[in-house]
Formats: sequence, structure tokens, C-alpha cells
Amino acid sequence: MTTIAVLGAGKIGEALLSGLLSGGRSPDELLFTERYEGRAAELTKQYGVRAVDVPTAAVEAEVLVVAVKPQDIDPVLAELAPVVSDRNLVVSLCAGLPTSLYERKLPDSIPVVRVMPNTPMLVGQAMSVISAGKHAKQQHLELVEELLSTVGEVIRVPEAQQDAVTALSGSGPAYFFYLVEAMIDAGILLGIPRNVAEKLIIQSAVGAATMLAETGTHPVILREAVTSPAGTTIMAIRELERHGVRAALLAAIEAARDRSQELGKAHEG
Ligand SMILES: NC(=O)C1=CN([C@@H]2O[C@H](COP(=O)(O)OP(=O)(O)OC[C@H]3O[C@@H](n4cnc5c(N)ncnc54)[C@H](OP(=O)(O)O)[C@@H]3O)[C@@H](O)[C@H]2O)C=CC1
Ligand SMILES: O=C(O)[C@@H]1CCC=N1
Repeated sequence: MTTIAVLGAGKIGEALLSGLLSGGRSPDELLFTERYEGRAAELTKQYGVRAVDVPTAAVEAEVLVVAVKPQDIDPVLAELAPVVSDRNLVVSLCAGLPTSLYERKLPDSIPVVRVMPNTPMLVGQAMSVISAGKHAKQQHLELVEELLSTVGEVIRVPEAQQDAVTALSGSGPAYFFYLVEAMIDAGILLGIPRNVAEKLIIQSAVGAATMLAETGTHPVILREAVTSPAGTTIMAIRELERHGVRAALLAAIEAARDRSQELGKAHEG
């Protein structure tokens, strides 16, 4: 049994706890740390998972998953440094933070794996992207893959690609939620009741995502199949192009990548 401690059980930390439990892991194999007692008590009540302090986490858990905001990392590393040992594997979910930061601040030879997950982890549909730090070996990557494959898909990339990955799949669900929100608003504009507009758009999103995932057909081909000559779809596509939606997406994702790089630079030693 591998015990996992989540350090900072906020949105993504809670999604991980919840996803691991739904994936069949027992609450006894999970621990977490939280800043406020009220939040800790709430999570224990909901999931049956024990809240501990960092020294206890380092002794009882082999895998320490750091899930605090990048801006909150310094006190966590200061708490971890005196208690972590080479029986621990440190897994960072923090946007922008390089494995070299952990390697610099923690004792020598602690293995670190950087992961960029996303919130669909809550429903077992995460995209988690992992990269090895200097001391992380094949067995560490395999352990992280085994853990995260219970809550979605996992792939490996070189760490140099992690800022781009953060902008694509880490933040990605937010772009889809934004699009769905805007399309529901369009339904309201056209006089459709909100509950009906929500049903139409959410089922269209689920259907489109399922076609992409299950058929393996390129999105251009799928879109062309919806776009009839002189029909309705091409009128909408012309407006999307006229308003620069494609260029806006390219610029938006580039801005997210730049912010991830900036978060890392703020912690350069
Ligand atoms: N949300 C997302 O979709 C994704 C987030 N990430 C990464 O995951 C990390 C967490 O993000 P997110 O979950 O959104 O943020 P949250 O703020 O929701 O979660 C962080 C949690 O850690 C707690 N915390 C802060 N400092 C400490 C500490 N010293 N000890 C224990 N707990 C602490 C916070 O408490 P308090 O609220 O009191 O500050 C909060 O509950 C970030 O680094 C982010 O880049 C990665 C992929 C996706
Ligand atoms: O917005 C953020 O910074 C985090 C990282 C990826 C998704 N959410």
C-alpha cells in the first residue's frame, strides 16, 4: 500500500483526493494538510481522510503531493526540508514551478516529479502530464502514472514543455467552460429559456467531445461534416473568423504559457 499525502487540499488537491477515492483507493491510504482547521474538518467529514501536519505526512506517506498555489510554495518547502527523506517521492502540481526549485530547497537526492493535472480529475477524466526531475527514476514515473491513471489519462513530456502544457491542458477546461457559458448566453439572446439553452449546449459539448475522443477523426473533418453549403453553420463560422476567435485563442494560450514561465522565474535562486 502506497500512502499519499496531499499538501494543500484546495480545488485541485480536493479533486485528487476525491478522484483517488472514486478510483478505489481507501481513505486509510490518503492524508492531507490544510492551513485552516475549518477546511480540514470539512474535508475529513466529506471524504473520511485524515488531516495531518507536514512532519507526520513525511513519515506516514511515501508520496507527498504539493498542491498549494505557486505563490505559497516557500513556507511549504521550509516545512518539508527538515523532515523529508529519500523514502519520499515529492510530486508537484504547481503551475510554473520547476523541479530544480524543489531540488535546491530540499535535501540532496530527493526525487521530484512535476505534474500538470486538470480539474476533470473530479470525474475521472483528468489529463495529467508528468516530467521527471533530476533524481526521479523510472520507478518514480511509473508510480505517479499508476496513481494518476486511476483519475484519467497520463502522458510524459520533457520538463521544458510543462509551461506550454499548463497553458493547454492545465487551464484548458476553463476555456471550454467559458465557451459553453458564452453559447448559453447566445441561447438567451435568441429567446430560449436558460434551462433549455443549458441542456442544448452541454449535450452538444459532450457529444462533440465524445466524437473527438472515440472516433479519432480530425476536428476539421468533424466540423466540415456539420457545415452545409450555404447553410447555417458557415454563417456562424464566418462571424467567428471575422471576430478573430482563432487568433484570440492563440494569443490567450500564449499568454497563459508566459504566465507559467513567470511564476517559475519568481522562484529562481
Ligand atoms: N485549479 C486548477 O485547475 C489547477 C491547479 N493547479 C495547481 O495546483 C495548485 C493549487 O491550485 P488550486 O487548487 O487551484 O488552489 P487553491 O488555492 O484552491 O488550493 C491551495 C490550497 O492550499 C492551501 N494552503 C496554502 N498554503 C498552505 C500550507 N502552507 N499548508 C497547507 N495548506 C496550504 C490553501 O489554503 P488557503 O485557501 O487558506 O490559502 C488552499 O486550500 C497551484 O499551484 C496550481 O498552479 C494545477 C492544475 C490545475
Ligand atoms: O490558473 C492557474 O494558474 C492554474 C494552473 C492551471 C490551471 N489553473
